[in-house]
Amino acid sequence: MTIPSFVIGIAGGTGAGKTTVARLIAEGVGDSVTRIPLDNYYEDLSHLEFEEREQVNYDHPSAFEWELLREQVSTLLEGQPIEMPVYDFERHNRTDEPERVEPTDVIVLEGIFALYDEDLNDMLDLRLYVDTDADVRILRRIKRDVIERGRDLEGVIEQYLATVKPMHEQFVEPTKKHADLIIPEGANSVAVSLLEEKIRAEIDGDARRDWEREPLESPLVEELAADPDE
Ligand SMILES: Nc1ncnc2c1ncn2[C@@H]1O[C@H](COP(=O)(O)OP(=O)(O)O)[C@@H](O)[C@H]1O
Ligand SMILES: Nc1ccn([C@@H]2O[C@H](COP(=O)(O)O)[C@@H](O)[C@H]2O)c(=O)n1
Repeated sequence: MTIPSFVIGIAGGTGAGKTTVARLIAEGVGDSVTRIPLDNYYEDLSHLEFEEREQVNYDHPSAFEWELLREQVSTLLEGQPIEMPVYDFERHNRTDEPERVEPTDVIVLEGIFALYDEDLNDMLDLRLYVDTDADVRILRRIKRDVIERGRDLEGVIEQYLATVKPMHEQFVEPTKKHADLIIPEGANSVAVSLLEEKIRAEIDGDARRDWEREPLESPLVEELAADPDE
């Protein structure tokens, strides 16, 4: 059983490069890193028709199932596996098949609202905000949504102006104040390699701390542990 020792949150606007940063870190560090995309925790909308699901405001905090996310992150932190929902952007809904996720040393929670919820913020050891200009983000998003998420140009622009931009300004951008570090433009190689270094140090440090926790038997330790008044 692995009890995660380091939990990172990566927030930022749509198209900022959060997923790319998280993916690069996971690839660089290896199997010790588990990625939890917040998108997987969009509410289950199976009760709605496709046309109704298309109209939902996916950039408001209420679009997410926070209770399930909190519960599953806590479960991982206790060293237990979870059945993580998997999101399908083309259907605007979860798939029928959740994915089993085993806890690892490092958990990376990534999404527009990764720094939004107070309880989750308390569970994070390192809070990152990827800060990329809005024009760059929308250009990246158009390309990605058309190629990977089954959208057309008109739809992406309409959604951006109606909900994505105003919700970003109202709810996402203000979470920057919770960040420990701000990463400009996303996947810049200096930031990614510094993060990899930090994560490796945390993993190694934890291994060392485990070793150091072994009971030490020396007169000095016993002396230090003794009640000073005795
Ligand atoms: N530093 C970068 N330079 C150029 N393109 C990038 C960069 N980071 C991400 N992208 C591209 O922009 C799109 C959005 O990036 P992604 O990581 O999915 O952003 P987010 O998760 O913040 O929405 C993707 O197609 C990705 O390949
Ligand atoms: N059915 C959905 C659900 C979400 N979105 C958009 O995804 C964005 C968040 O994901 P990023 O990878 O871009 O951070 C968010 O801005 C939603 O508008 C969607 O288009 N359709």
